[in-house]
Amino acid sequence: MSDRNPVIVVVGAGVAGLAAAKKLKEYGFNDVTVLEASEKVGGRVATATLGTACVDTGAQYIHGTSEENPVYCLLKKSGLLNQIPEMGEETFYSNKGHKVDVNIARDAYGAGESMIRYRGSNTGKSLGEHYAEKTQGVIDSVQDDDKRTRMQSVFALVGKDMLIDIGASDLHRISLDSWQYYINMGDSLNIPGLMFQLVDKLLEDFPKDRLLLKREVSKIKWDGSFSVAPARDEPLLSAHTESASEEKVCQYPVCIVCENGEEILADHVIVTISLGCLKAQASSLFIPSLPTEKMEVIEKLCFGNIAKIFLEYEEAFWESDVGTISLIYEDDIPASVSTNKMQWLKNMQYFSVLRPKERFGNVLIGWCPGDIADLVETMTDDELSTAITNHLKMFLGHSNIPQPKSILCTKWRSNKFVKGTYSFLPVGVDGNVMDTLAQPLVGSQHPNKDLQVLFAGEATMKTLYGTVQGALLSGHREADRLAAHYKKTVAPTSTTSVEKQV
Ligand SMILES: Cc1cc2nc3c(=O)[nH]c(=O)nc-3n(C[C@H](O)[C@H](O)[C@H](O)COP(=O)(O)OP(=O)(O)OC[C@H]3O[C@@H](n4cnc5c(N)ncnc54)[C@H](O)[C@@H]3O)c2cc1C
Repeated sequence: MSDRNPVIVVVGAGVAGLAAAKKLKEYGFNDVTVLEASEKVGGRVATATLGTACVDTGAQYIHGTSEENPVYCLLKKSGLLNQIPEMGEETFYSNKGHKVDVNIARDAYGAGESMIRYRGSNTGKSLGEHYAEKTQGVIDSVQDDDKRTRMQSVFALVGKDMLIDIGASDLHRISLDSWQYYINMGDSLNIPGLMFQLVDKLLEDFPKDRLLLKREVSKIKWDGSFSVAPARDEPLLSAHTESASEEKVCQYPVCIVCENGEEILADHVIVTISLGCLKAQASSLFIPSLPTEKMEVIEKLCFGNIAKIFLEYEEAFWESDVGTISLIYEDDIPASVSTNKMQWLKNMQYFSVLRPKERFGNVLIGWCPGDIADLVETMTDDELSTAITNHLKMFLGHSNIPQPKSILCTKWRSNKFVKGTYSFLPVGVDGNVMDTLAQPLVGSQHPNKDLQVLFAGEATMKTLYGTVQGALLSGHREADRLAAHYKKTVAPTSTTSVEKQV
């Protein structure tokens, strides 16, 4: 270990990258630079303007309203959660064009949820297989034909909603083991329009000149010996200075090359790019290549997609107390919950109302999972608008539902710097592989061998993948790892009890 200040570069200014950078500063590391490919910070915590409102195109639920959840704590502490609007009432409609009794639907929905939210371990089995068996047991015990049909169709709806939670296209492709290591941090809280405040909080006190936007990293050369003149106040360094005198030359084991040609030398780089980007780029991004076992994990893990389609109306056609509109197909069965691109609208079964109206206007969000999300990303606003309007007319049973005045469909799969929404475990893959993804790389050449390349991001957290808090805690984990390496003893302010477990 050299005695100069370590130079640390963080790749990606999503929640993981910003949390790592903030915590490194708290530990007293003063040479930390964040490189972000896009022109905005936040990554998958993102907003867009719809009408006069600012809506969340990425995360909008806090998954866990307990003190264990650092995202909840941070937002609560800053007073942002004091005025969360009521969720509103659930409503259910059938494809026969009538409203379904909410108590009956809710009871069946609750029963379905308790069967699908399995938290044991069984790597060989799929969630679909498990859910089909469990629901069949319940359905078989029901004598009344109508009741049986109703239960089946609601159980199928639960399965489809689960596909949105996971971002997948087929329950039979998802590992039943998915939540074996998961930390349950409590109920979810919908915080429309507020999640981006987390990004602002993470950026507080971080020097603006150390956050470089539009810096797409194209190569990470590690296990090398790259040199540059040491005296500098500038955040970033340029290329090699072979002519510099011997005693002034510092050697760095890592060289990060940006698409614009800039080269940045570092002792450590924390890579936080999404699993989707790793899948597309890992084989060319790292020189030397990543170890085979890490490449295998990147290949094995799945990176799903969801689409959020924001529909803004002149007037609401739903009652003012409505929070969600769920659409039930009476012929649906839970045994084969999967999507079918040819019938993509069949997977537009869940709409939520953006509340409160005073803040967002009359806006519905239509949600769809997996390959249907991939498909709708390619459709025009007019195509979506017409198809969804006809769909809603059929279920709600009234022909005067208007076309939305504006529409906004998220495009996470086509986003070059994300390539999907979140990770999930396919059948046969154990969550422990995420630990392999999180393993730092150790070099062999340079005296600073250890921790040359570190990895953070939601996909590296078997206990919380797919969540904002997972991303945040993965960033903290890597900052802690470097702090331990340099024997930094100052206790950071942001440690929570869960961090000690991850
Ligand atoms: C539609 C949607 C809804 C979601 N809903 C929820 C929710 O309600 N609750 C919840 O807890 N979680 C939710 N999530 C998941 C949550 O948003 C993510 O788990 C989390 O934000 C991931 O953060 P990250 O830092 O790991 O990755 P990212 O946010 O992907 O950050 C990685 C950053 O790296 C940058 N980057 C990529 N390539 C390069 C490169 N070559 N060079 C430099 N920079 C690069 C990217 O631009 C990005 O800013 C949702 C996600 C999506 C997309």
